[in-house]
Amino acid sequence: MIIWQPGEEINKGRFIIQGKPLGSGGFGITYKALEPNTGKLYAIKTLNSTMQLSEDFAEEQVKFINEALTIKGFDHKHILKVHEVIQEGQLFGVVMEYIDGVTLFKYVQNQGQLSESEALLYIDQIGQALEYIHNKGQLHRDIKPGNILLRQNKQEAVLIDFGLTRSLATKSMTNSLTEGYAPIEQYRRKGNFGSHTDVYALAATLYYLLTADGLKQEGEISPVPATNRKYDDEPLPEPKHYNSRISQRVNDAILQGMEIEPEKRTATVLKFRESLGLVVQPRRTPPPNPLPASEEGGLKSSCGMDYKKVLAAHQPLSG
Ligand SMILES: Nc1ncnc2c1ncn2[C@@H]1O[C@H](COP(=O)(O)OP(=O)(O)OP(=O)(O)O)[C@@H](O)[C@H]1O
Repeated sequence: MIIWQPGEEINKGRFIIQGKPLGSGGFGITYKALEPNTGKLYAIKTLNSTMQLSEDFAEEQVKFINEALTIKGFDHKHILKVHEVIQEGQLFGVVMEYIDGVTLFKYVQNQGQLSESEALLYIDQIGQALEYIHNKGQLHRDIKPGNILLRQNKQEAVLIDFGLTRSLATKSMTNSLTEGYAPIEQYRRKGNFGSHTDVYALAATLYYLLTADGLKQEGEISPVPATNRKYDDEPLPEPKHYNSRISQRVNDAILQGMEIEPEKRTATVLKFRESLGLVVQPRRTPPPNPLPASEEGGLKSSCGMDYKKVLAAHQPLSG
């Protein structure tokens, strides 16, 4: 099992691990690293210790690298930049832009409910990032305040963590999800997935930014999970219930974006942004075509390996 320690040199001394990990979650662990040659800071993500010990390690690492390949082709101001993939023993690390800032989740925990104008600014930015992703034929599927970083001292939101990103063409999805933000189709084995899937999570994120935890009782999840609404008849309190300063327009747009059934929900992120009053002129030019695969930024290996071929033979790492 490989857990990098503060001061440890990675990739033949190219990077030096800085302090404790930035964070870890269900499958990944993210480190802060310095590139001494340039003085630049990076974030490097690998699979975490649980995943390294799992029988599915090789398979999971392939998925992890594929996720990196997908994001590597993205170029958007509000999407985290992925630079390259490095290998250290049997472990692969994704080298990403380091962002000095806090997640929107932590920000709201510290500040409480945001003003409507501040919340809409971030939702507009992340909405534009999502439109870009959808135009590339992908769904993010894990939009939530904890996956959005705010750059320090700048009102600039950046979407991180693409662990659940899938092609729009994929009909059946794994059921990893975040309660409160995942729409009903993500609980179903073969759900009706589309842009509306990310609309639900974006609307739920706005709900959270404007209501914070609202009147949440201990043990409850805010916003009310889609399954509780659908099967336990637990209603979603309208945002205004928790925050009377929310305008009727924004209140209604959130509820429309969080409609349980996909068919009734706001269909696209552009329509959601319009319903919030964020798009003044309807767009007349068609969205740009996705680049053919061959033109997308392919991942370059610093040691000349073919990432698509590697890994299959890898066994779980032993501790
Ligand atoms: N590029 C980055 N720059 C700065 N901090 C980051 C960066 N990426 C992640 N972080 C920090 O690390 C924390 C954990 O992020 P990470 O994506 O590793 O895990 P997660 O989303 O909690 O879990 P998982 O991806 O395993 O489901 C984030 O909440 C954020 O605070």
